[in-house]
Amino acid sequence: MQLEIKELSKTYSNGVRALKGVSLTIRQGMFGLLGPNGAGKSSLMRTIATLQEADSGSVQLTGLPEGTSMPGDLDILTQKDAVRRVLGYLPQEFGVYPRVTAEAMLDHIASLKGIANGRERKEIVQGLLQKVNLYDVRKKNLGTYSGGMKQRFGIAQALIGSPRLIIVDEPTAGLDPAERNRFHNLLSEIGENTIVILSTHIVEDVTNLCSDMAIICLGEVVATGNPNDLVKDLTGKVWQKFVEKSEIDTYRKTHRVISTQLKGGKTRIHAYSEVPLTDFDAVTPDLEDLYFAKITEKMEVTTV
Ligand SMILES: Nc1ncnc2c1ncn2[C@@H]1O[C@H](COP(=O)(O)OP(=O)(O)OP(=O)(O)O)[C@@H](O)[C@H]1O
Repeated sequence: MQLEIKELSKTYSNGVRALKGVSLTIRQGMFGLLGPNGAGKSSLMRTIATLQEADSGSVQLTGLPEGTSMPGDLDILTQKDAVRRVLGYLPQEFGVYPRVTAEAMLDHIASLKGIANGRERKEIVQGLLQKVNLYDVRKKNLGTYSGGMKQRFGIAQALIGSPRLIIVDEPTAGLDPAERNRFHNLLSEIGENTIVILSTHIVEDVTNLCSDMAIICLGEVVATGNPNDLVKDLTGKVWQKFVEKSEIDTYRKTHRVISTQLKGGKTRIHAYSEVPLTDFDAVTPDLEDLYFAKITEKMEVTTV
């Protein structure tokens, strides 16, 4: 089973070109979609989730196994109802009805998803509440839940009906480290035979969870592949130096500075160069370096 996105484009009515010919192949497992604010992540996620139209391009979900509601291949852009039967979606803005309990809400969503048998529904709902660790608070109104609890509830509703394609859009923004950890563990427990797309601007989420990834910027794919392989390609090309804050602008003029970070009162800069840089130390690159190298490259090309 895989998701094949080809040359997907979208321009909003205000003229913003949110997606410019995006092509990606997404296999089973956890796929990280990284990009800065406004990159086009949500536009892509909403299109795959059948919630908005693209102007051109195609999205196919191929190789759905026997036993699913529609075995074979699905055209996401035209077979919306069939796609919704195999889809679980946790949107970026996940509103909850504040005066409804988690248990009642999940039961309601399960019946909307077509699980008509009351006993079966109860079993599914109880199982999901246990899975996301909300069983003890299942009778509390959703309005009393913390941000992390709401996100775990969001995952529970996305998992109803054993979806084959799960989309989670920036799920950990605003969560404290403990809740983020809990959320990561939950995502990593989702079955191997599912495609999970995790859209985020938090590099660490992808480092911790994803076997495949893409970086998008200004509506275009600027890198895609296995995170370790992509980072390996940067070896020997990232250089570090500690400088005074006042010197940063000067370095930006003479070097391709990809990131700056305050460390113990000094500013650490990382610069990209294919040859060693005088007075800089070599560093072992990580995913954050890759992310910033790709984003800054794209921005420079666009603004020149
Ligand atoms: N409904 C809309 N109408 C007009 N422009 C839109 C609409 N939705 C998004 N945009 C614009 O399209 C571009 C891509 O937005 P999108 O929300 O897809 O990016 P994103 O990567 O999800 O960003 P963020 O991380 O900030 O959510 C942005 O410039 C945004 O302002």
